[in-house]
Amino acid sequence: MTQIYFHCSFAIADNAYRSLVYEHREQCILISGESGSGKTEASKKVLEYIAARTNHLHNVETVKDKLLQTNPLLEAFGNAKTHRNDNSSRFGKYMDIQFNYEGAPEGGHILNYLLEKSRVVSQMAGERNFHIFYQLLAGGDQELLKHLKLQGRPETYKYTPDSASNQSQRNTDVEQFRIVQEAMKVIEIGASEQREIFEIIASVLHLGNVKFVQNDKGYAEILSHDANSGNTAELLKVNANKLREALTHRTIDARGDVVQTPLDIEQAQYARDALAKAIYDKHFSWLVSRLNASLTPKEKDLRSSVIGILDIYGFEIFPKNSFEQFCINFCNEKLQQLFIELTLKQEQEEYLREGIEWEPVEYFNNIVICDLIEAKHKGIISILDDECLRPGDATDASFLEKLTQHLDGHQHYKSHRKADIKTQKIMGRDEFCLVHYAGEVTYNVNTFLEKNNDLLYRDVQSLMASSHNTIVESCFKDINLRSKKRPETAITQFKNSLNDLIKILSSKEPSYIRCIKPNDFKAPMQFDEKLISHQVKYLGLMENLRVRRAGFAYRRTYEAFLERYKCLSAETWPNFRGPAREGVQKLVEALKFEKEEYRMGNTKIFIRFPKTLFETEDAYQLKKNDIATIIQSRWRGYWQRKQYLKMRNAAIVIQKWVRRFLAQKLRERRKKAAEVIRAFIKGNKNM
Ligand SMILES: Nc1ncnc2c1ncn2[C@@H]1O[C@H](COP(=O)(O)OP(=O)(O)OP(=O)(O)O)[C@@H](O)[C@H]1O
Repeated sequence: MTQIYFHCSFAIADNAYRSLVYEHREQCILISGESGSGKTEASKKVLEYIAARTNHLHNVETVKDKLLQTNPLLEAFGNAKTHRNDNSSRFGKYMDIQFNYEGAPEGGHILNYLLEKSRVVSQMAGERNFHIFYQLLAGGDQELLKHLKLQGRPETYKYTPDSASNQSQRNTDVEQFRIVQEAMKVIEIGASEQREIFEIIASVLHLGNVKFVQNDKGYAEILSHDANSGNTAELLKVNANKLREALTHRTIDARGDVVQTPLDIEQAQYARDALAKAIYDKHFSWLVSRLNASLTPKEKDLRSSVIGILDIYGFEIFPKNSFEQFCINFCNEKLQQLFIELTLKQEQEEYLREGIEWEPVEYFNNIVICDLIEAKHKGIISILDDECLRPGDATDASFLEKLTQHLDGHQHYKSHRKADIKTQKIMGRDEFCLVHYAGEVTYNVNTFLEKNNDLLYRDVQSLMASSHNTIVESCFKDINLRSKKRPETAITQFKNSLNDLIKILSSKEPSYIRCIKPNDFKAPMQFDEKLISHQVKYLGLMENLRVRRAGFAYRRTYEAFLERYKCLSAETWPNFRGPAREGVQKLVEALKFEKEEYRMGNTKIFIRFPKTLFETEDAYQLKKNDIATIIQSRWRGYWQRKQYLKMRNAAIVIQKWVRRFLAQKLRERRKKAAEVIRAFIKGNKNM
């Protein structure tokens, strides 16, 4: 059954590939679903399919290997064990695969989104830090570990608690570390770069163990013999005294007067954790750019085109939701809006434009929620940024107060104050609730300001820019330390990168892989109907199906359709002398399409699910049932048979069949022509 599920990914990849190569339309495949529903697995299947599909083409092995090997690398550094998924991607990924004019992959480019860097310094009980920490500790050889001054057990380090892990997990970590090293070789990350990467990972572990003591003036101090700070400095290749100084002091430049103020213990701990997060986050982005350098085609090809694959975090509702969930759910609102624009709205507008009779389908347009979050001056992001940037004592509480002042009364915003008694009972005073298109989520405002400000003290930054570890140096050297201008807040950076992503996706023809998790991760054999219905709702499946079922899966302009299929009718072959529309009319008559199976629009022909594709009624019914089988996803998801028989008319499969049917007709035609030619040659020979 798993195979059946993967057929869906293969079919979509195949469809996208054909449209790209034969119709020269750039493609994107959007994979969505909640954590643990199978997005990453599906994206790997798409890549594998493309690799297999292009097997016959020459000189593409290295590129394909590189594309495939980006996965284990990114997973090691960007994935972690969570309560929902043992291998959860903690970042968003958009990958372009570039193809040359022959349809051979020639390179790629990856964009990464919002790594959950808070995980570097703390995780929920039972969860783990990013895999690479454990993999290095378990799989690094003696010589490497000695060089990195590591002691082989995650529990030794504050940032890598490992209570839930067992021997089999350790064995997996060892094996994965080997895979990571292999992948690095394929990507052409040499021995010295590898060493620098592992020095960074080890330095973060040592940094987490740096302890502060209170000196007699009440300020934080690191004892000079503290091995952890010494190890960190040695691995990061910075001066140890300067590192201790930077973690316990802050230099303030007040109108030209440079003053150094000592930090208390809490501030010093904040500075330490902020440095650990910054090093890891920046080094992760460096890794992505390093992958991109390796994936960039050697020669610039102006005729190349791309298929993009988006594997991004799904909607998240946890018992406690914080800044990260707010960002992730905002991202999902934007993608839902794009889906509405690209699929639902455009589909209906196209029928209108083409003058096709059409009963409009109702759907909820979430633009109102996107505006609530991102509208200039009055949206939640603006209010949060204002609080972060204003002088004075801004706190999480004052941010919540402002939110309530400005947004109470909005139909998608609920404050504790204005909530009904039932909601008040489950909502804290430090929380606000958003009615997302996928459901209500209550956010706790604690740490919103800190995470959005994302402050790294200047002293620490300039020290890192002076590092002799070339990766660390390149990660920090571009930060303009002299600039008085505040860097953009975390949410604004995220909003801007999302808007860029939306622009990229809008310029391509989209396909969707919707992943549905049929059960709870901890109870794999129990089918959770409530969980499923929720996903069906938030993935927008019903709206999409309603529009698609009522509509026409296949459409082409008259000119393109006639050019491609003119050989199927004696009246249109070799050339049709009248208007293209009339030629197409002749063609559909020759193909014996029934009246309700197609419509002639102003500029295009629209085809539904023609029975004529099948020789008998039985074959037609059989194929219809086939769709239902294909749509069933995972073996543990037999529930879908019940829920999704409605999906029989899934447009993608129908579209494929229409194409296949027409291609079959073309083949028959060519066969006949070949026979005639052969007979002609034979006849001539005999003469
Ligand atoms: N088709 C499938 N059949 C059976 N199991 C599957 C299938 N797809 C995924 N899984 C299992 O579910 C786990 C989670 O899948 P995956 O990591 O792809 O989820 P995800 O949606 O990317 O999650 P996240 O958003 O947390 O990264 C996999 O490790 C695998 O064990």
